[in-house]
Amino acid sequence: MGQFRAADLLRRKPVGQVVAEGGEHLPDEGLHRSIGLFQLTMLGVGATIGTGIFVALTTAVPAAGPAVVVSFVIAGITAALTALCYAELASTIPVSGSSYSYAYATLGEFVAFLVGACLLLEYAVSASAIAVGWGQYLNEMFSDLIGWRMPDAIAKAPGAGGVFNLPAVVLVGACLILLLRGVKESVTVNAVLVVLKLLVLLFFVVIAFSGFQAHNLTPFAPMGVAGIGAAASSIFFSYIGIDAVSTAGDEVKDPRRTLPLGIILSLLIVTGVYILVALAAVGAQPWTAFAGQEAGLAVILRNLTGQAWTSLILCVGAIISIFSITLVVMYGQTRILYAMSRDGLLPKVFQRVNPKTQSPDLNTWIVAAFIALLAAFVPLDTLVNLTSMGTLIAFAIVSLGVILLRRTQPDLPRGYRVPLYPVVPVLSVGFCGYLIYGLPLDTWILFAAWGAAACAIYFGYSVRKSKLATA
Ligand SMILES: NC(=[NH2+])NCCC[C@H](N)C(=O)O
Repeated sequence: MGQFRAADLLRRKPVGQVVAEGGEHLPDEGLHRSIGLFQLTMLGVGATIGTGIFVALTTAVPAAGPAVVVSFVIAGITAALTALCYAELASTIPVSGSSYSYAYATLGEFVAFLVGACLLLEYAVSASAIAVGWGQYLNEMFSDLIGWRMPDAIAKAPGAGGVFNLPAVVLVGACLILLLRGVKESVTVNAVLVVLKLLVLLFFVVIAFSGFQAHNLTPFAPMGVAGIGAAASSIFFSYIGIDAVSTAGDEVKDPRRTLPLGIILSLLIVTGVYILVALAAVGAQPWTAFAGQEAGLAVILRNLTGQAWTSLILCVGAIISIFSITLVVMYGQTRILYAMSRDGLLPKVFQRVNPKTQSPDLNTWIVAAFIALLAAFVPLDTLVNLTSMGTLIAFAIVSLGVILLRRTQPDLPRGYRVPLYPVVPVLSVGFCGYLIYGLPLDTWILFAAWGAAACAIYFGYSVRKSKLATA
């Protein structure tokens, strides 16, 4: 243990040790390298397309107008740049644990801990946001099926005109039960769901394009460049998840080649689909019609066709596929906390595993309770923006990590190197900064409070209990 020294903040975990520990995060994970490029791409697309594209237009189009299509391109470029940086680190340090492990190996323990705190936004808080979006489509489905919808009081958070968001909590509870039973989404189930998601979005694109009216695209950018930037910041949420590809490091065949390819392929598919959806949507109704539209894509279809079944198909597809992403993201969160606890930075409760189901029970309960509380009482926009904030900071740190590792350990074998070094990591940091700048003030304030709480835990607990301190 010993005394606290400032140098402790910079202590790094040797890359070799990080890699060697890979695969022992949870007892049920072996080192079976069985995932190939196709499955990996499915994993990336599956972890990325969630609530985002189904709800983002409601706030993004009023901010940017039809130029929201440009915002999607900007957010997509940011995701691509950061994903390339991720790919280099993933191919150098091919382990689970994601940016937390990378930061531990490159920027030292303190930054790694802060990245862990950002990941809590990227996973837990995003799971809350996803659950809230799910509830919107559930309610829309009720409306299509039986002409009834839940009253706002039990379907919305206080800041959004309700009291308590029941559907979101029900979803989190269902995922909790599955996770406690040790259910993990299988690779096959994921692949089926990805196809379902893509089909549903394609269905939207085809019908919405049939009602395309060119005059809806004018004025193209009524809110100017600032509006396009602000919309890009809030849209970024929908691109989060591609880094999930790099968290599968342990189980991928030929990871140094497959990881970067999987990231890039997933991104191309996701960006293409998003831009098509956005273009079809802004062509189908005037940009002023988007504000406040809940379960927006379903409503657009019903308004356009006058047929409830079109909306119903979209709702059912969204409900099934968003259910699964909640499970995946909650699972990811428990695994990150597990890794931080194993390193001694968080209390041991996070690694206690139920011998029967092999799942970290208490960890899962804590995660689910946290996610359910946020989902019940915090409005969707706040959750979405806070998620983007945390993720963008973590991504910027990963990009810096690429530069740092090239300098400190130039000879480490790298299966993949970002092209045009150092342009790509520098641009990546720049784009992240631009999107962070576009987030609203209240998000900044919440994030500052979050950071302060993380520092309190680090200095009050982790700095003394760290494995690197006690080793
Ligand atoms: N860590 C994650 N994979 N979070 C999920 C992010 C949300 C996802 N991009 C969506 O549109 O709903």
